[in-house]
Amino acid sequence: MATHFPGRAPRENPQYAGLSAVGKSASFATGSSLIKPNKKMTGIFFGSTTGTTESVAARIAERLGVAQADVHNVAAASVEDVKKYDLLLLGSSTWGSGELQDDWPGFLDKLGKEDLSGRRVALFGCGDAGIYSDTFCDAMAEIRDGLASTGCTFVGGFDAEEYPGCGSRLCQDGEAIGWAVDDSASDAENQMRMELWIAAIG
Ligand SMILES: Cc1cc2nc3c(=O)[nH]c(=O)nc-3n(C[C@H](O)[C@H](O)[C@H](O)COP(=O)(O)O)c2cc1C
Repeated sequence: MATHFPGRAPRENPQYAGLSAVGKSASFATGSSLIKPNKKMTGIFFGSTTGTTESVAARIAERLGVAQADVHNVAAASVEDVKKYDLLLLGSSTWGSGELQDDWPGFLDKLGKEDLSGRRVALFGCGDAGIYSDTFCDAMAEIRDGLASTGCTFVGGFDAEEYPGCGSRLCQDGEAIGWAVDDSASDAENQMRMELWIAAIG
């Protein structure tokens, strides 16, 4: 199984799929409704220690019209829960020095062994770029790397310039790999980045 990171259309970056990317998969060939989030098939999975990422997950659910029953704390979720969704929105805060939130490693170990072919994965996370600039939201990269063998397709990458001075694993090859909510940014800035992320998911 190969994990797909088709590129943003304008640059044809092989690592990330964008809204209108001309990918190798027929489902991504156009900007049709095929790639729009379907709330019936969208699952949100988060890990949160002090509640920030949990709040963000609820905010995403409200914005996208995802039912509460489809919002899962990985501390209590099983990989079986994942299988009913076509679009997975996976979120973790970053702790220690660039590490996954505590509830994620066990879940990710199991999820990383699953066949997620045909499923799209978009990443979000919480961190603090002001204090932890070198490891800002690195947990998102941990999740992405942990799913490298699952055959999933990552979506939701957008221009790293939206994160000025970004020097962590969040930003690679000019792309932010998902929506990183920054404790040190303004609400307006975080909100604007959320909209860019949602637009990139398609
Ligand atoms: C001890 C400690 C270590 C942290 N390490 C990082 C880090 O390496 N990178 C980062 O972006 N944020 C780091 N943070 C910030 C948290 O990720 C941030 O406060 C986040 O909003 C917590 O979300 P949660 O309540 O959902 O767990 C750290 C915070 C603390 C207290």
